[in-house]
Amino acid sequence: MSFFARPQGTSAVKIVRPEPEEETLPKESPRKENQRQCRNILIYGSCKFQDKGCIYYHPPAQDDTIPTTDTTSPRMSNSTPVKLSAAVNAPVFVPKSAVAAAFSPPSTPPPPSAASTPSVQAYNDQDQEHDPYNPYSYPASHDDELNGHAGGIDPYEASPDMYSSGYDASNGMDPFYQTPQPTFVRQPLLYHLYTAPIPAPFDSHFLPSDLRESLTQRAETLRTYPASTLAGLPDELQGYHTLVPLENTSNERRKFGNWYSVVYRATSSVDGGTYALRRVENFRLMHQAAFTAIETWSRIQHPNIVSVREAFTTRAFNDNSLVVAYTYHANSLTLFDAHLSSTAGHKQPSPLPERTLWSYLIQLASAVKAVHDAGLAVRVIDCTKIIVTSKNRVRIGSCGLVDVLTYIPNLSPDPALIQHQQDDIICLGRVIMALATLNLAAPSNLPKALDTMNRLYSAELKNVVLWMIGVTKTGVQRTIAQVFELIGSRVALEMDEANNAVDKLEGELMSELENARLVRLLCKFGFINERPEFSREPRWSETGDRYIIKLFRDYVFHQVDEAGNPVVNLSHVLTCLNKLDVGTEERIMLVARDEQSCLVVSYKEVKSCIDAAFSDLARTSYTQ
Ligand SMILES: Nc1ncnc2c1ncn2[C@@H]1O[C@H](COP(=O)(O)OP(=O)(O)OP(=O)(O)O)[C@@H](O)[C@H]1O
Repeated sequence: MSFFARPQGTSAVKIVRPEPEEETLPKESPRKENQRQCRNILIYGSCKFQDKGCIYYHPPAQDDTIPTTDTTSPRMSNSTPVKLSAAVNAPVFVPKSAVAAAFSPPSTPPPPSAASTPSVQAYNDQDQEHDPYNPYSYPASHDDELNGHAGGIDPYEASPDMYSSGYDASNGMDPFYQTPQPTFVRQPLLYHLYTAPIPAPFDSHFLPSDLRESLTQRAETLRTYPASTLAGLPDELQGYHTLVPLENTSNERRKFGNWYSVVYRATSSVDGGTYALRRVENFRLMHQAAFTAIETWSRIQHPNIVSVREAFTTRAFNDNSLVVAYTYHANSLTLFDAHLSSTAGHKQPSPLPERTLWSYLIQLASAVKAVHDAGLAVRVIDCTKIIVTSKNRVRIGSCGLVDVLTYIPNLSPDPALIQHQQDDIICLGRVIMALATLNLAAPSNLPKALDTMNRLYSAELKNVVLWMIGVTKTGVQRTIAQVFELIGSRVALEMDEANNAVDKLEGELMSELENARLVRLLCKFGFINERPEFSREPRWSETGDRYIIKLFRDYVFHQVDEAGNPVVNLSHVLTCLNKLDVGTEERIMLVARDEQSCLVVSYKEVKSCIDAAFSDLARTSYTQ
């Protein structure tokens, strides 16, 4: 008969089966010759059928002391004898090493050896001899019986492969860390199939599929490396390694000014981060002072500018190369590739919504303003140098490079700065016109471009673009501040959109926060449940206050339906864990596995029980 001790100070209502008329303590009987010890005593600490017909030997309580050795106890240093309590209800814990040492393939049964401890040995012997009543085991399936596992599922049972293939016990080192990793060809992942469909009411607990897919793809890009260093690329470059070109250099190449340039993705050995390196081929730096502008650029941190990290020259490519390192934005596309190229995505480019054009214009104008305010000019506003890093988010890349390439010594401040800043505004107008007409060369055929813009977009957008490219008033100096005066009303709308986007992402973050709460709870469960040292602790026995945790775990994860089939219901798990985390007053009925007794308890009580058990564990771990 099982009892549940009420946790101290709890309001749990104990419901128990009526007591038999007279329940006496089992009497010990003398051991007959060759009589085997009852397995229930070893596993559960007691046998229900002692003195009720069980034919096996039941030792007196003081004989329950079993020696433990370093090979069976997870506490390797404390090899003190452990007393079996009266209500042990967890299987004998067999550490990996002991099982690995004692294990031999099934065809050659293991000879008794010093490696197998008395407790393990006794357990194995009895396993083969008889199948005693086990109130805590799951009913074995027919297959299990055929396979000789009539005693139910043993969570500690070691499969031969599990230990022989994954872990080399001979030297205690995992082979994963010893040998070079083999090269795997990765199959493209179907991100939308990454997890099983989520039950509809619980969608809100997870990231929306498109966002999750895009973030996962980015993470995958960041973690995918070529099997070996690509031909012609250096192994190491001023603290960067694992270079991967981001563009195809075998096709027809466009020049960056008078030079050819290539962009690589590389990993920094200094901070482990990933960076985009733009290399200008065959460039000999004549004046170290040319790097002064890079210092100024590296101080500009703006949401619409790809941050500049550093610049250096190198001969690692067997030429004189100039390299500028930028923040890497995984899976980004240039504006040209995203909207104007017909080959990307194998479809004809389609006109952009006006809202997107305004958004691009405002973001880029804001970047230009930040640069002009810092006393610099961008000088690279071009559809092939602006990258789209996430939905409708644009950043100007390759900043600072032109300043180094066109450096003229002893010319500070640059007398051409004002002109360069004027050019920035013109270039920005041209980029918007190219995007509106889906034609990079549109500004050179103005009447046709204006005609297209008239048809597709508002006069307001067209007039702003015309003003920027300087058609309205020639010879008049324009500033980026004036651009903002023109587009002020649109800036307010853009700000609203940006705030809405922040709210939406914050909402997503909240749902992830919920998930994090649940993960923390599950981690606590993992730490607490099935600890071998608890199996002999009275507090964890059927009469101990912490038995609640075991029963609650069964209630959440191990429910079965009327036919005995497992109930796998994510909604039930999420609901229970959320209520547990909050510690609601709602009461639930926890039923013992033998269905002979049950306990009505609130989530609040389960929570305090779990917290107390976890604090005990944590305290012991800190003090060690
Ligand atoms: N900071 C960055 N982070 C991630 N990817 C980048 C970054 N800068 C550039 N790229 C990517 O590198 C690739 C090459 O960039 P690049 O500016 O050379 O464009 P391009 O279209 O090849 O222009 P060009 O033909 O003039 O060289 C593009 O796919 C671009 O998205």
